[in-house]
Amino acid sequence: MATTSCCVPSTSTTCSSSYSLRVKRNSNSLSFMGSLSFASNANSLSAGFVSLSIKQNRPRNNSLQVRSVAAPSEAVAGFDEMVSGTQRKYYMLGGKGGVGKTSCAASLAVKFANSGHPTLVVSTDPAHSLSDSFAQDLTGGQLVPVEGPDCPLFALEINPEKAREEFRSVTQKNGGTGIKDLMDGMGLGMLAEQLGELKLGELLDTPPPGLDEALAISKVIQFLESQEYNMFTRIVFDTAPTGHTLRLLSLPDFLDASIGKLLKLRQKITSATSAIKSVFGQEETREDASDKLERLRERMVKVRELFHDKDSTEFVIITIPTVMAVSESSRLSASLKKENVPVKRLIVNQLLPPSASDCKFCAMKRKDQMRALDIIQGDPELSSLTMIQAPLVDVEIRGVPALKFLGDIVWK
Ligand SMILES: Nc1ncnc2c1ncn2[C@@H]1O[C@H](COP(=O)(O)OP(=O)(O)OP(=O)(O)O)[C@@H](O)[C@H]1O
Repeated sequence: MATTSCCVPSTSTTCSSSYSLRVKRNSNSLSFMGSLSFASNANSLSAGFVSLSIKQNRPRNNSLQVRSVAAPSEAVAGFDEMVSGTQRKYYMLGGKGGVGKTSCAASLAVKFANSGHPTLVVSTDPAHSLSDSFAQDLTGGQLVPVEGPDCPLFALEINPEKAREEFRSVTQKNGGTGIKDLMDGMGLGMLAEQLGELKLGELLDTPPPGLDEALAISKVIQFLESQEYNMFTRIVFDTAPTGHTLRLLSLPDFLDASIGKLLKLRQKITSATSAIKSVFGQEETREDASDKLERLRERMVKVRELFHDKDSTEFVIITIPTVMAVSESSRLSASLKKENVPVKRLIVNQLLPPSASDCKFCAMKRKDQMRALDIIQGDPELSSLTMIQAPLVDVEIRGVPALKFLGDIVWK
């Protein structure tokens, strides 16, 4: 065992590090963890932190049992499966704020592009950090080519403010009050007050949390239906932190039900009054608010379908090895499962390597992290997921070479 001297270089310095390996054995697995030596220069990076576990069918009461350092149910991501096939696949990466969602999403996108997939990486997080992660300006709400990967990689930062404005323009005219205008536009003005129980006023005037995200995703779906976007075979979403995701999951159903009720009501009133209108020659021809609402509802239904499609979509949970982050991930996993959203993989990011130095702080921190890994292994929600361990590297992960480096460690 010895020390590691550097990780991701940004200059042409060549650096190397030495090798450390720990072998742990518990009731049914052997785990090897270590930092392999690597040499690097500005254009290429190789090796890094590895972990590998080999399953053994040992009896549970084996006397050789040692406290596990990290015994994931599977230590590799199964990237072969993720990359295989040319049909379009969507990967949504989500988790608690600051755990590394953007870094993992960007590194996955780079890996897909370098593996031959024209790839689109989309940020639906209101606090975008794709531009920072790629060290390129990707703002503007349009497709922007990312320079560096072998195959086309484009990024899209959806502006939630704009998406919300669009939504508001459906419901508000001339600065009026949303629900009143909307109902007037639908010929339901006099009923507006009696529809309080539908909570539509609240919904349209103060959009619920999660709506931004739903609109952003529906916008991407809308984009993807156009010719320009046909080429993409992998779409990676860098999503907003957990809270938004959870609210987003229930939102399409809520909108669908509310808008559905309103549209049904309108239909009833329209048919009751159409006879009178035709007598007086006042048949409506303009595209009214209900058409726009209907389109919004269709888009929400598509968001819901996308989230539930096991063949094309997967939600990957990112966490860090702390008790708080693990608890939140467990709740997220439970909610995703309850909503039938496919989830198979869990990334535990920012793991400290086994320390070779006598840094007390590092040793304590790593002990804490190992405790969190133990909790994951005993967690009914998380233990069944494929656990991918990603090391904490000693410099900030920024730019395509650094993302490639991270991606080659995480996505194997
Ligand atoms: N494995 C890692 N090793 C070292 N630094 C990392 C690692 N993963 C992420 N980071 C750093 O941690 C910070 C937060 O990462 P990132 O922006 O990817 O998180 P996030 O979950 O997307 O955050 P937010 O919730 O704010 O969008 C960044 O500075 C990133 O470079």
